[in-house]
Amino acid sequence: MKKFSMSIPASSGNLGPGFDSTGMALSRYLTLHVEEQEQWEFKHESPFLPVVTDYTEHLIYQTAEKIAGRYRKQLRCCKVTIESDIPLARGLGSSASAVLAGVELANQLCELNLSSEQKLYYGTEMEGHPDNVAPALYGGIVFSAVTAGGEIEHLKTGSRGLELVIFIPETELKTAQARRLVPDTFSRDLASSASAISNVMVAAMLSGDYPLAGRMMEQDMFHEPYRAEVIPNYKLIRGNAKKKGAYGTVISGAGPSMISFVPVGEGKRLRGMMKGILPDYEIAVLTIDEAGLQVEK
Ligand SMILES: Nc1ncnc2c1ncn2[C@@H]1O[C@H](COP(=O)(O)OP(=O)(O)OP(=O)(O)O)[C@@H](O)[C@H]1O
Ligand SMILES: N[C@@H](CCO)C(=O)O
Repeated sequence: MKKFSMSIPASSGNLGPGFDSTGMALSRYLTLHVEEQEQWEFKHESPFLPVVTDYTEHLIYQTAEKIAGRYRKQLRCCKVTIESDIPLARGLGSSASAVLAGVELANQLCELNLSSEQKLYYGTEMEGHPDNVAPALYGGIVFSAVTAGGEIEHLKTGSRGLELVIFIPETELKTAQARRLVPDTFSRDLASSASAISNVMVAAMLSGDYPLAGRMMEQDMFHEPYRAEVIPNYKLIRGNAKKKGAYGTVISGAGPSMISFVPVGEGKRLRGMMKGILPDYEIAVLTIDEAGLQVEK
């Protein structure tokens, strides 16, 4: 009888101009305890989980079923007990964590022996882009690109001295809805300026020049200008965080949360100063998760 647990971190996609490509793993987790039994059962033990009445409609089950089907295998029935402190549809990669949980569930139950690259590929296929799946899988900050041939190239880097402050509003914003606000095409001039900003942001992140990285994050031209109007308190949060010493503040993933990058040890101070301005927000001080997806047998 199989019995195992797994944990998958939250993640913040884009980091401004790294649209659909760059993301970091965060110190909040989706945790599954899995035990074989005679029928399927999903037990949710936290308020941060969706109401799902039929297990066949559960994103984790649907993903696992799809992966098993690729290998012409049948999933064994299980009881899956789930805990999570990742809020849904807030731009913290809840769906990417759930999709990876489904991939890993199939991997364990069907003994597929999937490589990390295969997990990244399947997770990206389900999510549509790798910016959340890659850091949730590998931990750290991950830059990834889907090539014209459909392969995924990626590079993981560590955090070295960064702390994150996340401003989480009460309202949800579904990624699918936020993606409809971004134009389908960009002119050559706009695309070259936007990717120049992204290049400098990435170079600055890799060399640990966080003041420059923060300035470039706030100059994004790929998605932030089109989404800003639906993000509550966008200018207020960015402006105040800057005045209070943040390197940079951007929309986390597709929003509506925003994320500030601050030096290690400065997060609590920024949270304290912003709490009075944003009384209805949850303001969380998080670190970068370096481990990614973990399985324990
Ligand atoms: N643990 C989970 N179990 C089942 N379904 C989940 C789970 N987590 C997320 N989902 C599904 O994913 C939806 C949220 O996905 P969505 O892509 O809109 O936002 P997000 O992943 O939280 O944010 P972003 O992609 O901007 O980082 C939820 O409404 C729910 O349907
Ligand atoms: N890169 C994605 C992140 C959310 O899944 C977006 O901005 O739509």
